[in-house]
Amino acid sequence: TQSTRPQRLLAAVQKNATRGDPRSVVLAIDQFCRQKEWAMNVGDEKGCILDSVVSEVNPGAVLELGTYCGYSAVRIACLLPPHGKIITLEFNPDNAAIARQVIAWAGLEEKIQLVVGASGDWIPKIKEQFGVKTFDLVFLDHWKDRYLPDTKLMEECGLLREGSILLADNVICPGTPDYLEYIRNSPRYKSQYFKSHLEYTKVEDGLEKSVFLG
Ligand SMILES: O=C(NC/C=C/[C@H]1O[C@@H](n2cnc3c(NCCO)ncnc32)[C@H](O)[C@@H]1O)c1cc(-c2ccc(F)cc2)cc(O)c1O
Ligand SMILES: [Mg+2]
Repeated sequence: TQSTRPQRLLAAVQKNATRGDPRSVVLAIDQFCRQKEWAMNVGDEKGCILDSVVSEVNPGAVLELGTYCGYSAVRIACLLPPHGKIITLEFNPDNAAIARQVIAWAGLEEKIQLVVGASGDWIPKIKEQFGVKTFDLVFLDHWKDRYLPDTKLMEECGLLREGSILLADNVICPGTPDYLEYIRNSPRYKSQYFKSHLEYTKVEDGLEKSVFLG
C-alpha cells in the first residue's frame, strides 16, 4: 500500500538523523523537504526566527497548536531551560503517531508532551489535566481559521498572563487575516511582524509575535 508523506518524512529521519540528536533530526527533515518532498513544517528560515524568540523568552511552559510531524516541537524543545516543557496538540491520530516517533528519535520524550485531540476541546482542560497555570509562549501553527477562536479561548481560560508571547506561523501564506486584524488592533496585545518566506520556497510569509498585556 502507498505510504503517506509523514511516513516518508519519518523514514528520512530514521535513515539520516542520529538517535538522540535533535539538531540532526531538524536537519534531516529540512533536507528531505528541500530535496525530496515539500512539507508544511515551519522550516529552517522561519525556524531561525522561532529559535531566537524561544531563546529570548526562555519559557518554562510552551503550548503548540498543531504538531503535524513534530518538527517545531523538536526545534523548540531543544532550546528549553532544564525544567521547561512543551505541550503540543495534534488531532489527527496518524500525524500524532508519526510525530511521536520523530520526537522519540530526537530523544525528547521527557520535554515534549504530545496530546492527541482538538485544541478547542483541550484548551479548557489543560490547567486541571497538566497542572499548568499559564503559558510563557504559545506557537500557533494549526488550521489558519482557528488561530483567532483559539486565542480568544486561551484568554477566557486564563492560560495567558501579562507578558505571555504568542508566535503565529503563516500570517501571510496561507494567511490568517481575522487573527491579524484582531491581534494588531487589540489594546491587550503588542505585536511585531517578522518577515520571512514560506518554508522551503521564495514566497513571502512571516511570523507574528504578540505580547499579551493582561
Ligand atoms: O495548513 C497549514 N497548517 C495546518 C496544520 C495542520 C496540522 O495541525 C493539526 N490541527 C489542525 N487543527 C487542529 C486543532 N484544532 C482546530 C480544529 O479543531 N487541534 C489540534 N490539531 C490541529 C492537523 O491535524 C495537522 O497536523 C499550513 C499550510 C501551509 C501551506 C502554504 C502554502 C501552500 F501552497 C500550501 C500549504 C504552510 C504552513 O506552514 C502551514 O502550517
Ligand atoms: Mg505553518
